[in-house]
Amino acid sequence: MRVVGLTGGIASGKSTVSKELRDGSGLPVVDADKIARAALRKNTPGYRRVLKIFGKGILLPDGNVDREKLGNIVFADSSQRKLLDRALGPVIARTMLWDVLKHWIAGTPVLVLDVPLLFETGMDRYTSPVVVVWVDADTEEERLIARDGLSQEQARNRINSQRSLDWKREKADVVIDNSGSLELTQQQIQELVEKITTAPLSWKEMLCSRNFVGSVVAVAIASSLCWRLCLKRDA
Ligand SMILES: CC(C)(COP(=O)(O)OP(=O)(O)OC[C@H]1O[C@@H](n2cnc3c(N)ncnc32)[C@H](O)[C@@H]1O)[C@@H](O)C(=O)NCCC(=O)NCCS
Ligand SMILES: Nc1ncnc2c1ncn2[C@@H]1O[C@H](COP(=O)(O)OP(=O)(O)OP(=O)(O)O)[C@@H](O)[C@H]1O
Repeated sequence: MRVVGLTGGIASGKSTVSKELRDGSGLPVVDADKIARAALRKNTPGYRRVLKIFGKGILLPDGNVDREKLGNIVFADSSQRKLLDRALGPVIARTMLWDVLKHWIAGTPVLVLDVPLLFETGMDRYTSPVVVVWVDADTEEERLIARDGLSQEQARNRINSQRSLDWKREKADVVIDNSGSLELTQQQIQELVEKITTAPLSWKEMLCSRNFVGSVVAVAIASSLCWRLCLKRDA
């Protein structure tokens, strides 16, 4: 299975690109933001861990987490953000790993992991190619403010809580420049789809392929059975 890493900055257009990959090209996508949202749902283990750290002050009257309030706390103070990351990170990682495994067992040929913190968590080591959705800094700030109705300070806090987009761009295998129109982005997505669905598998991808691992396991089981039979016959 080819596992493609999709990342970028906050509001750089990851969801726009991953929606197109999923709905337009039929590629399965594991969405880390969606998993993170589920991990914070009321009365889940993640919710309880977060509540223990931040207290009931982050709750809405109905008992759900006030995401805006929690966001304002963690994006303004990196030590608070690290506490949140430590509480939710393992839950998110476990669910993602399980989702990837399910796709591997089902024989999915190409899987996209949409992970905002792909580099920050070191997950980029397990994905190839790594695709960075890039926009220039002014456009990123403008789109974030327009989408979420944030002040400039709130937007800057959120942007600064991640590695810079230019840093991520340097580390990318493929860059999608989303600073222009959606049509221009669309063309780049088509090129990406062509690349990830037709390029030959690397030796690492082959070693991790379901057929290869299946064959190794089958050979191991068969040899162990033969070995036991031989031992029994000799005894
Ligand atoms: C702080 C929370 C409650 C704010 O919720 P809100 O609805 O305002 O934002 P949303 O979840 O849609 O995230 C928007 C974007 O913020 C950025 N972001 C989210 N969490 C983090 C973080 N811990 N560090 C840096 N950037 C982050 C990502 O680019 C993400 O795409 C929420 O982001 C959260 O629970 N974050 C911790 C979980 C996490 O690490 N998510 C990222 C998955 S890799
Ligand atoms: N090429 C584009 N032209 C104009 N607007 C765009 C373009 N691409 C994305 N947008 C808009 O910019 C905003 C951010 O895009 P999107 O939600 O896809 O970013 P994201 O990287 O997934 O954000 P987050 O990190 O918060 O999850 C959205 O309102 C989206 O509609």
